[in-house]
Amino acid sequence: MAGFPAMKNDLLLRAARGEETERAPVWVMRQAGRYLPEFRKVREDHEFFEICRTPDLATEITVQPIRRYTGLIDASIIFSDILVIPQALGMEVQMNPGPYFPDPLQTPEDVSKLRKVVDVNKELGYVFEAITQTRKTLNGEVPLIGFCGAPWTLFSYMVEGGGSKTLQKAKSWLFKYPEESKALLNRIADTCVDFLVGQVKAGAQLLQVFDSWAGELAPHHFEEFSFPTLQRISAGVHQKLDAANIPRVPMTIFAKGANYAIQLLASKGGYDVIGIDWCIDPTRARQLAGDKVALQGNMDPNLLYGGREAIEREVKRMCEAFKVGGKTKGWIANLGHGITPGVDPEDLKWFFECIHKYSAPS
Ligand SMILES: Cc1c2[nH]c(c1CCC(=O)O)Cc1[nH]c(c(CCC(=O)O)c1C)Cc1[nH]c(c(CCC(=O)O)c1C)Cc1[nH]c(c(C)c1CCC(=O)O)C2
Repeated sequence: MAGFPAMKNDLLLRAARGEETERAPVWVMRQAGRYLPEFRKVREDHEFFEICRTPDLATEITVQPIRRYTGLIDASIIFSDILVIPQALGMEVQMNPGPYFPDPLQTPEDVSKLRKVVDVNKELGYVFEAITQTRKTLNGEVPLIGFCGAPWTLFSYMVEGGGSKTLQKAKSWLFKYPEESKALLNRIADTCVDFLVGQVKAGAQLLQVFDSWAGELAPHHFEEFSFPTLQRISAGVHQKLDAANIPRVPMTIFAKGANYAIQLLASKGGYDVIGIDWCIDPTRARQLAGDKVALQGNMDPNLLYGGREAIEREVKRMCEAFKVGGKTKGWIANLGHGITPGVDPEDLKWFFECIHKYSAPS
């Protein structure tokens, strides 16, 4: 988009379009987070959502890993949270230390407490400001990723009132009130569309949708309740960008645990990149996904606790497994889920170095 510094590194965008690259671009989910001492320092003085809502702080935290790993990391992701959408819908969300909703949705009648129409510029304009400011601060070093939570995952938090091991309440809704559940899922999806389009207008260069709880659903329930909303999001974003004459950006779907749905997502989801977790072999994921989409992933995040030797060995293996005919093509290297707070930042550096080494043509 006009007005931003020229890109010096577009590996991520080329890989997302399925192209062959000189090596795999690499970034990690939750890369701006508690494993970094510079992040913990900022957190000492500021609440989590305060950081999200303050463009200066969100920008600072977003660029921390880019500064620390200059030349090794190929993408930034805006510092925010998937739970800003429930907030925009009118729900209170606290982080203490995990997500907590003091007043969750207990029955379909409670849906009437939510905002009917969400003006994303009014409710989430702070994210757009943070994106524009970050894009300028990055100065073209790496592309900036925007994101949102998927409707099923957000619905789960809104009904459960926080994290849950069983998702008993959220699933009770699906089975007891299927029509009301679908109506709410669609409402969330419509807000996701406006939110993602706003992020592109603000400067986001790739969009990722996180369906972190997809793996909790039986495949046919994913097809019934989650998948249609994921299609609604990709189609809605494309349609609105086209209508506004704004170039499309690549879109990634990360449906954690839903490796059963790779074929469906690749053939009918409307996304350019499928994120996969570590519970599927990359070769198998390629077979299922075909050659129309790129893949992102998929190292077990706990590998980063395994020491240098294990990291090198496993990265080498992963790089080989993702190659297509001996070439690195249509692959964005990443973990299979977010990095965790206890990782030594130097071990993550080694992970990046190994990706550089082993994903280059041999
Ligand atoms: C499910 C989910 C959430 N948030 C998110 C997801 C989807 C990805 C996933 O499955 O992990 C997405 C998310 N959350 C955060 C980002 C920032 C960008 C990035 O660096 O990836 C992103 C992309 C920051 C965050 N979001 C949160 C933190 C830690 C909070 C802190 O600083 O105290 C960060 C850095 C808090 C958060 N936010 C959420 C939970 C469950 C928690 C608590 C658990 C935890 O602490 O890891 C909801």
